Amino acid sequence: MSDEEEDDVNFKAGVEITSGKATYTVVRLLGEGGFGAVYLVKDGKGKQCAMKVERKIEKRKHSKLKMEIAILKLVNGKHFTKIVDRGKKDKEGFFFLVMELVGKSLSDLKSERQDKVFSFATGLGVASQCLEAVEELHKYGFIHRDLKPQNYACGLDDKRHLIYILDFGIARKYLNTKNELKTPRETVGFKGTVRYAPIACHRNIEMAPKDDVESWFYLLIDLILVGSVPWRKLTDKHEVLKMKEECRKDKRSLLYNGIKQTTELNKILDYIDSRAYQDRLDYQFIYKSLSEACTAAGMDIDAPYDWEREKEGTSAEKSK
Ligand SMILES: Nc1ncnc2c1ncn2[C@@H]1O[C@H](COP(=O)(O)OP(=O)(O)OP(=O)(O)O)[C@@H](O)[C@H]1O
Repeated sequence: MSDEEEDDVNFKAGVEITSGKATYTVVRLLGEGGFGAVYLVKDGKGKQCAMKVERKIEKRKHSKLKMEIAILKLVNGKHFTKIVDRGKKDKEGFFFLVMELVGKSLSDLKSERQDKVFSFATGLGVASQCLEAVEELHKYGFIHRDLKPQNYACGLDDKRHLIYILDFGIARKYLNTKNELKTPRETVGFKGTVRYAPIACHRNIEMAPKDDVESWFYLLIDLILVGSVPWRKLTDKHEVLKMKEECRKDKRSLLYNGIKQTTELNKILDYIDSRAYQDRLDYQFIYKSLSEACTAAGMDIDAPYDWEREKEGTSAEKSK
């Protein structure tokens, strides 16, 4: 059994967790991560929320949940879930965070599509919101370091057009208390997910906002390219790095296989690659390029997303 498996917190439906504020009843498991699990819970009034639970382990240096709570307390933007409650259960040995419930992850929404990708306009519109969320995080002096479709979700009901950023477990402060850039460490261990990791992470170089934006670019490609990024089938970190580097040179076209409107995407990638650790980022340039790419393809970046249109289709069917 691995350490992670030993760390599991396993709640069955009906289990009650009481805080100073309320009692939450577990409805079902929503997802499991490396350090814990997320449950659908309801409070005494029947209001549904998400509860993230992390097993308390003395030997663990960094609690992912503590980082998550610190960030959600600090950042109040529309792309961030609101904290409902939080606490710890010393006797049972776990921490919990109760937060606003959101909908399916981008990864789940994508896998429900026939080609397993979003339409061009949805992909770019969603990616634009994903970047807004990261920009907000960067403003508060943090980098995320694990951007991927699993870590973004759409909202529920009237918030189905809104994208939320989730999971700040391996986020890191890149600004010091004087709001200056921290001095980069000489070497940094690999963190995050191989498919979306920026080149700096592969090379064990300290990451900065531009590296989140590089991961975001891979996420964008993953959202719109049938079959995902060209290194999707590689698992070896060195091979993935090599392919990411080659996609900057002679294999660049692999990044856009079948994508019609590539000029603006190319400009965005060139821009990201031109940024260094200490550089400020022009996010507006990226939003504008995404919008222009959609216009050039004869589409509207603000149009309802694929899953919103599907819902409209379903209700129209039902009303027939
Ligand atoms: N507020 C929420 N509302 C609904 N579902 C959520 C919420 N937060 C997380 N989830 C779901 O729970 C799953 C796990 O969430 P998350 O990635 O935050 O957990 P984690 O334990 O940190 O995962 P990992 O260790 O893999 O990064 C995700 O698939 C996500 O869709």
